[in-house]
Parts: sequence; C-alpha cells; structure tokens
Amino acid sequence: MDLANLRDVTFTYAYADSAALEGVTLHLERGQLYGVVGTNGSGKSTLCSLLRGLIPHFHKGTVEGTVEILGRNLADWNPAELARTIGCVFDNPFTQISGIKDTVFEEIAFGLENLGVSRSDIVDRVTSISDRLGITALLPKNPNGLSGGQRQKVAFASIIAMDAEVLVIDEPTSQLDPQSSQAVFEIIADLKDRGKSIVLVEHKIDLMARYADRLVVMHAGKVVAEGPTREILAAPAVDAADVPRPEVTDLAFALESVGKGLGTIPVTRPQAEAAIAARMRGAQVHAHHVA
Ligand SMILES: Nc1ncnc2c1ncn2[C@@H]1O[C@H](COP(=O)(O)OP(=O)(O)OP(=O)(O)O)[C@@H](O)[C@H]1O
Repeated sequence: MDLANLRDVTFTYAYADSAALEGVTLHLERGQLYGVVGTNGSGKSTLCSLLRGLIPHFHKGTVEGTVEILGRNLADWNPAELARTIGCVFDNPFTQISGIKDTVFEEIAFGLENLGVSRSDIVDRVTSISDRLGITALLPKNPNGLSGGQRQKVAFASIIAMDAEVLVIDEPTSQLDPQSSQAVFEIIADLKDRGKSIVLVEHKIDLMARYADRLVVMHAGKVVAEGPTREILAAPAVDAADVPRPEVTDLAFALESVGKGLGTIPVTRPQAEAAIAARMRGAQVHAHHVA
C-alpha cells in the first residue's frame, strides 16, 4: 500500500486569489524519507497540511482532484484516526506547544497520555528522546520560558515520542544550531531505518542531500520534479525551481564546464572526496604510464 497518491490536485485557500497547489500529481511510497524543497511560498507547507488531513478540515478551501492516504480517500478518513496515524511537526514551534503544562517533561508526555500509554512507558520514551536531543536538563523547566530553538526541540520530541507510523515534518531545524540540526536529521534517518515513512520539508540542502532518499521539488504550487536525491540535485529542474544545490555539486559542475569534471556529480562531501580520490589515482596512473 502506498503512503499517498495525489492525482491532479489543486487547492485554493478560502478567500485566496490563486491556488496554493496546482495540478499536483504525486506518488509517495512507504518506508522512504522524502525531502520536499522549494522557495518560500512554493506550496510545501500546504502539501504537508493536505497529507496530514488538515486540508480541508482545518484550513478551509477548495480541493480538486483525488487525494488518497494509505490507500484510503482523504474524505473517508476519520480525522482523529488520521491524527494518530500521521504525526505532524509544524513549522512554527510556538503554535505546537500546548501552553497548559508546567514542565517540559509533562509537555512531551501530553500526547502519550492521550494515547493511553502507561506511565512507565511514558517515562522511558520521554527520557530517551530528550537524551538524544540533548534537552534532558530542560525537562523540569516551564515550557513558556524556553528559547525558540529549545521550543522547537520540545515540539519535535513531543511528536517523535508518539511513535506514529508516518511523520510529516515541516522545517524542524529552522531555529536550531548546526549540531542540533544534525542531531534532528540523525533521529529522522533512524526512524526511517526502523520502517517509518517520512515527509520532511527543509531548506538546508546539504542535510537533505545527505539524508533524504528522494526529493520532491516544488515551484509555484506545482511539483516540478520527484526522484532519487542524487539524480534530482543534478537535474535542471532544480535551477528552474530556484533551489540551491549543495556546494560540492556546484563545484563539480564548475569543474566540468572547464573540462576538468570529476566523472560524476557528487551531492555530499563523502561522495566528492571519493570522486576526487578516484580522479587523483587516475592521474597518478597516467603519470606513471607517461614516465
Ligand atoms: N492560510 C492561508 N490562507 C491563504 N493563503 C495561504 C495560507 N497559507 C499559505 N497560503 C498561500 O499559499 C501559498 C503556498 O504557501 P505555503 O505556506 O504552502 O508555502 P511554503 O513553500 O511552505 O513556504 P515557506 O518556505 O515560506 O514555508 C503561498 O502563496 C501562501 O501565501
């Protein structure tokens, strides 16, 4: 069964003059980490809201076309059941924190209590995710006194702790420092390795290049490309959508344009290092033959 099938979907928010999604046809499989990239306003968050069923129940507007989530038409899902099946981290951590809990621990535990998880399981899950995110020291604190980045980690931890089958994650690292961003990506990659299906919106292209299995490229409400990350980052659709490439990819293209190509287009630093090492070995062998 597929994660999602969208066929010719157009969505216009109530009172908006133009469509936020336009003629989107997209097939998402389970067990993959999909990265969604595109400039501001290209429709990434709207796509997340649709996959999570917030459109059209919460965000009003007109949906045309067909949306199937886990083999079931979106309209046939019970919203509460969909919420349990698909965990969603929103791009604004300020709206995701409940504001009714006195400690970070209770904030992260909140969703688990609603699911009826036992107290000992709650303690295990909250301590384990907090440890991985480096927020153990925050657990006794009041959530209202946290910095933006700390809030973002708590919002992320609250959703991850719930262990949903599918995760839709919108810009989880927008307020995080580089080490914390990396930790968040590693947690997401581990979840994928444990069989979860993940749709992740993120602007940090180097992290996307390293961790996403496949990329969905959006531009002006349309999906303009979808495919394996390395292939997509080398494709012209990325330029047309104004999405930046990783620096190592730009560098490889620049070398190619002056006739000194690496013979491959890397999208991560380890790939670039391997390509350069192979090129240097080739040059040494050549020099040896010439001598
Ligand atoms: N609640 C809303 N009501 C009306 N229009 C909206 C609403 N939310 C988003 N839009 C519009 O829909 C379009 C797509 O917005 P969306 O938030 O999906 O883009 P995005 O790619 O997630 O952008 P960003 O990178 O800035 O988060 C934009 O033109 C935006 O102005």
